[in-house]
Amino acid sequence: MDAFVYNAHAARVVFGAGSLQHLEREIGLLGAQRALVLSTPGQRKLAERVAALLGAKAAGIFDGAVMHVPIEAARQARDEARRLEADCAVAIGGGSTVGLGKAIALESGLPILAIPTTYAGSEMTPIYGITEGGLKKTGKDARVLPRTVIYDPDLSTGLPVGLSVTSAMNAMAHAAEGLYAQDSNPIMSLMAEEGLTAMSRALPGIVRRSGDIEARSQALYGAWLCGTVLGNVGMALHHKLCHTLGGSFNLPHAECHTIVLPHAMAYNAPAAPEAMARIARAIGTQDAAAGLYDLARDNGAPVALRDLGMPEADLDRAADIAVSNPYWNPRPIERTAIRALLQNAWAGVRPVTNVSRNP
Ligand SMILES: NC(=O)C1=CN([C@@H]2O[C@H](COP(=O)(O)OP(=O)(O)OC[C@H]3O[C@@H](n4cnc5c(N)ncnc54)[C@H](OP(=O)(O)O)[C@@H]3O)[C@@H](O)[C@H]2O)C=CC1
Ligand SMILES: O=C(O)/C=C\C(=O)CC(=O)O
Repeated sequence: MDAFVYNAHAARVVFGAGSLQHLEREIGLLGAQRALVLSTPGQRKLAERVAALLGAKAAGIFDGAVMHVPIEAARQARDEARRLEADCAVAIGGGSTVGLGKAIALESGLPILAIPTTYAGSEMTPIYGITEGGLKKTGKDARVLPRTVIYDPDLSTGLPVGLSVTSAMNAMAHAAEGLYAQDSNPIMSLMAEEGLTAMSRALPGIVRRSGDIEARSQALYGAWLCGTVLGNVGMALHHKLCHTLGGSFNLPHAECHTIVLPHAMAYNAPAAPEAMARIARAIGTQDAAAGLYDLARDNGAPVALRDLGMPEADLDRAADIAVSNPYWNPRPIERTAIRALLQNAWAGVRPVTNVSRNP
């Protein structure tokens, strides 16, 4: 076994259908008296439900969370937290809302209690992202890691099926890249495999019936594991490509992850055969790249960047950006091969590698 460093991030997890009922207890355990509840405008009703559960411990609601945390939204939320003398932020929603909580915590150190309703996994990471002047900057800071996470599958039954599938693929991307991370360790690899399995099993159930609580529970469990992997080990080419497509071409986050993941795996397969075998085993397929593509397609997700409205003419510029300041990657980053990868992802070609055969 190779030597490794394992650095556990402490977060309290309360998991299970109906676990939102424990919110008041959990706020009490954080020692908070005045919680600012955060949401997007679309999830305002959920935020009101949370505030009602908190009663006198709800200082107010800020429903201005926006994808990729624009600095203006972060400033407004920070001002509101100060004005209301909040001593805690409760973020209910997806990665955008948790990200807003992180922007507050980064400045003030306020503890975050996160109640995720998508599978993006931000609640399990010390990673923050803030967008200013059209550029998204990310960083790591222990202050932004939520102290408590309530995973209540009842709250994700309203997540539209299409978004559920792409959000799950976003989570699976964290686990897949975690399996070949430079700083991987056996514990994170176990979590990654288990997260991939949970997600691949959950998706058909959610697609069959959005309100299937067992499938929703499996998916949230998968999101927890995959998010933990993201928070603990480094990401590589796939995340760089998605940050390029989202940041510079304004393509939607989870859909980008869904479309690019099989192609990034095909690119890295020759350099990371063991990781590919583990991915293939976890999702019950013979070939990691093709299996991830099939999982997305068979559950109704988009598989071509052109279907997101990306012009083919932008592929050259995307390749240029993706190869500049690359993240560490198991296979060297070659511009010609990255351009070909993007072409395949744009057209929606099904990748087959034949190097990740599941033994
Ligand atoms: N820092 C980190 O570690 C990570 C950060 N991220 C960041 O998080 C963002 C992506 O997260 P993601 O969760 O995909 O995006 P959002 O939080 O924007 O949510 C995606 C979509 O899901 C909808 N939604 C969320 N909850 C519900 C619900 N209960 N019922 C119905 N619809 C719901 C939202 O609708 P509505 O808009 O109406 O709320 C929105 O349309 C990106 O900015 C990404 O960079 C992602 C992963 C990790
Ligand atoms: O961009 C961020 O906010 C930080 C990380 C991620 O978004 C991870 C991802 O690409 O899903």
